[in-house]
Amino acid sequence: MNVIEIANLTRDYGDGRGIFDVSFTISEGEVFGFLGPNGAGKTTTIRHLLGFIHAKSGSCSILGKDCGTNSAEIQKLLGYIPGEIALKNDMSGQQFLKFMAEYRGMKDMGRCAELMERFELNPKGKIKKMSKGMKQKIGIITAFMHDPKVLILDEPTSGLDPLMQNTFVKLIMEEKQRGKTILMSSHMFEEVERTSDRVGIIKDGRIVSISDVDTLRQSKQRRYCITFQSADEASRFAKEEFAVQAVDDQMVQVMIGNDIQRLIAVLNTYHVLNLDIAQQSLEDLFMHFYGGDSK
Ligand SMILES: Nc1ncnc2c1ncn2[C@@H]1O[C@H](COP(=O)(O)OP(=O)(O)OP(=O)(O)O)[C@@H](O)[C@H]1O
Repeated sequence: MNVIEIANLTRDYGDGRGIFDVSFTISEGEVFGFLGPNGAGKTTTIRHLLGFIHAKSGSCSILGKDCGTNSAEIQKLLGYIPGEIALKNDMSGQQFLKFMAEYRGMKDMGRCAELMERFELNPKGKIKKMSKGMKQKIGIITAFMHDPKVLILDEPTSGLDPLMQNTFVKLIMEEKQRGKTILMSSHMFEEVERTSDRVGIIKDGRIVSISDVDTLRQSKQRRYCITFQSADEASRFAKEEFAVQAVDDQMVQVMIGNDIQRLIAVLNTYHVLNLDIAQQSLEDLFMHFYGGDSK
């Protein structure tokens, strides 16, 4: 069953900005990673799902409810972390969490207390005096504390330190085990690779790729990073018929699929100082669409 459905969603802000013909679905229990550089259209897509902006053309729905006409109901039902968390600054963290619990009609604060402990949040001080990371933790706890079936997370780990990022990844993995449906936008490849079942890449407002993360992991493509004795050798090798990704002084990166034998034969005619091999990663896929070097 599809929990989230986006069909031909378009919002044209002019000058090529906005989102155009965005379509994808997320099925029950699936974690969908949403990647794209700054300004690609992730937040605009997500804001449609929350009903903050209405589709000019196309449609989106969550659990069969149209996001435009059922926004209040959907917002109560979901767990949502906005890209820029705006909290009530004059409240303490504790007051804010209580306020959100009352808004949702929550009786049991057990999950909230458990999450505060996990994320090592002391919610006592005023929100306006909290660091970015502390505010982000409040955003995370607010999104998860009512145990929602569907979570929409816009750059959820922004501002968190690496330990807390890891705590967050573990939480997502647990929620996935518990059958939650999650859409998560991120700039962190590793976090998306560890948690997501599928990944959608958006570029200039259009979806350019939707990939299955397991298939990507099993891909036979490997990135070979070869260091030659001299820059001359590196540039000579770069002219051989391989899928060269980058040349940097003595180092050449190539993507190799089934032609390892040919690579070995060719390398035999060069003086190689070092050879590193990495599996094709989400970052490679992303860079393929954005035209840059991943390393
Ligand atoms: N209200 C608005 N009015 C005009 N243009 C807008 C508006 N909101 C977003 N845009 C433009 O739409 C494009 C997509 O923006 P969006 O915030 O969705 O990107 P994003 O992928 O979330 O980026 P980031 O990673 O920086 O958060 C950008 O060019 C942005 O300037």
